Amino acid sequence: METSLDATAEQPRGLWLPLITPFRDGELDAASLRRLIAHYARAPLDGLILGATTGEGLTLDEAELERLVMLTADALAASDRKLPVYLGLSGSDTRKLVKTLARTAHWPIDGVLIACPYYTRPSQRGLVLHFEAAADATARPILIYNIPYRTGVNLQNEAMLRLAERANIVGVKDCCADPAQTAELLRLRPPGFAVLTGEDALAFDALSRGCDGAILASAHLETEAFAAMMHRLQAGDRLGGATEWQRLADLPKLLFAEPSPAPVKYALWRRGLIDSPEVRLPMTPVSPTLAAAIDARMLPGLSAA
Ligand SMILES: O=C(O)C1=N[C@H](C(=O)O)C[C@H](O)C1
Repeated sequence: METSLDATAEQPRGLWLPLITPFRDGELDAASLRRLIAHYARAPLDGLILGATTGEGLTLDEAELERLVMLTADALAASDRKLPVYLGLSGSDTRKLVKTLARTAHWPIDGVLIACPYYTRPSQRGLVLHFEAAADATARPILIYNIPYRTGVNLQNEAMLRLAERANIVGVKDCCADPAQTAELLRLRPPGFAVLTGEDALAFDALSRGCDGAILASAHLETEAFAAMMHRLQAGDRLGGATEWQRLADLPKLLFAEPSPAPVKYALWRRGLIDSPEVRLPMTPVSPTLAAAIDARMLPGLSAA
């Protein structure tokens, strides 16, 4: 088992971007990916996640995932920005996940984001054994992704805290949708176990309550403002954070009005950052109504013309 090539990301914190995967005519679009990386390498981000929900990871085969990782590593090297990169590697078959972790051990990534196994609704014990098997199969940092409304199962705090004892399980992307569960986890977690919110619409509340950071598809747009909001809250300036949030709060509503990442991709395409808003089935492009609403939010002059 190989260790990470750049171990700067032991405990992920701050604002992380779950990068979209650009497609053109059904293929991974390398030119758009390079443009995106060059753009976000200049942004106030603390890390990138490839192939997560927003990155349509479930639609990428292993060759595409590898190409995505390699192109990103090259583009980051060209930009001279050291930004930790995690890769979404989820699945509902523990054995397959373990094999994938072994096969990808030499890829230039700093950690992996692993969602709870979906659809099969295992017990808490099954979930613990699944993540323990993953932790045994890699030396890389693992960020657990707890999102019951997508996977059908909630990793409860008792199980989470047990997993937090493992040296390379470094935190959770928390989308449990239960403020009491998150508050209890923040209170009971061991030092060094990071809690990052992945709920765009609730980012202000989660960061106000003490989350260590956020992983937000919405931060593809207005990245500076999302970072400013987080930095103000982390500095104890709640009013300043609230002022930033007031300018941002409508964005997650717009970008999640239809299944993500079609709205984000549409917005990035309109901004000229990617060459096509293409998504892969079963995702579908945004409706004309939502497209017009996004234009009105992003390009007010243009849409009024
Ligand atoms: O890409 C992700 O992973 C994200 N997941 C959340 C989701 O699944 O809805 C939202 C977050 O903005 C990014």
